[in-house]
Amino acid sequence: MTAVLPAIRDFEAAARDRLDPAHYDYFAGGAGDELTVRANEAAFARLALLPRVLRGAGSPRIGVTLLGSRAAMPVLVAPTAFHRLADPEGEKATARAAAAAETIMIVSMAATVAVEDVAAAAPGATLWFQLYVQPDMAFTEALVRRAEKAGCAALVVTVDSPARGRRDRDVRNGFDDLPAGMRCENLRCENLCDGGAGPVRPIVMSPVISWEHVDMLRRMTRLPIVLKGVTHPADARLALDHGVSALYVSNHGGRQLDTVPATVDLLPEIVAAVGGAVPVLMDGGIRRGTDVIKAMALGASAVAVGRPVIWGLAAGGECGVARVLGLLRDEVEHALTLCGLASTQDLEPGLVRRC
Ligand SMILES: Cc1cc2nc3c(=O)[nH]c(=O)nc-3n(C[C@H](O)[C@H](O)[C@H](O)COP(=O)(O)O)c2cc1C
Ligand SMILES: CC(C)CC(=O)C(=O)O
Repeated sequence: MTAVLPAIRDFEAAARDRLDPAHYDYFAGGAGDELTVRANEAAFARLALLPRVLRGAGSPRIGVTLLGSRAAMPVLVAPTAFHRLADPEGEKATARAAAAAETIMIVSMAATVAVEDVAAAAPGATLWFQLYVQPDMAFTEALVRRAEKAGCAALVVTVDSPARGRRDRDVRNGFDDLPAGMRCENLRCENLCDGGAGPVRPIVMSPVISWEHVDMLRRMTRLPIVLKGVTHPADARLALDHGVSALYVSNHGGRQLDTVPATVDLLPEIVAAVGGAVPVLMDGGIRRGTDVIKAMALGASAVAVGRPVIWGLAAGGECGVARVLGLLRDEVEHALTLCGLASTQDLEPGLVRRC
């Protein structure tokens, strides 16, 4: 990958050229008519930034500390499945790039490299583990213990998936399984040592999962629990009652329930409901440093990116992910400077106007 790719959308074009079309569609697509996929990005375009001048702010500071994990930039790697479809090194390449960028990678439960191998491939990486609570709680506990043992510093529990999203592109392409030789390695029974039948457990997305399961997890582990996929302010308040350590506003990049509003539009109400009690993270549609600034001005403690990382990985492996993360870091610093601010801590809602 030698071409100069000045924007995330250039990485997407490069990734599209390289990927099997069905795999590109899996990564890019979403549920139903993909209204929410498009809404996430469109909502950022409707927000304008109103900078201040002559503030003598100096060099911008953009590092954050989240639940005890330090990141040099407020952009995390969102959990995404199946990285080996994009590059043979898969999640190992992503983790090395995240470590080099000194940011946090949230490893998907549906990773194509086992979490222990991701950790071993990227010493010094700060990893969090994403979990879909499985109705079989003994199995869920086996996953939590593995994540703890691998050194993951937080548990990101995805709660927007009581059923799998209906994704027309995947149906049209007949994409319903990984190619031969690739598996969800965290679900391999020999890795789990749980004596489960068959070589790989399926990921169950179950409508029986409830707040009771969050309570069970809370008792099961000392890791901080981040609840991912909260969009309703009433759920944000309930989450606080159930002792979560952080909220993560997400509509799963538009891949679960279509027609859910854009996440950046939901953010202010959730931030108000939380009232500063815990950090609020968000993802969905972030493609520019200015998007990061807008989300943080509206109260996000940090943001995460899903597809941009996949585009980097498909376009250029570890180096491609490093360039995507570097591009976002540079854009955040640049936008902050142009806003007349010294630190992301100084971001506030008055900087953002709806247009
Ligand atoms: C290809 C793909 C796979 C994903 N896999 C997971 C997953 O395994 N677990 C999860 O909680 N979210 C998953 N997500 C959702 C992301 O964590 C994130 O919410 C979303 O990608 C953010 O939107 P963005 O892609 O516009 O940045 C996935 C998203 C994509 C695009
Ligand atoms: C394999 C799936 C569980 C990953 C996912 O959450 C997604 O594709 O959005």
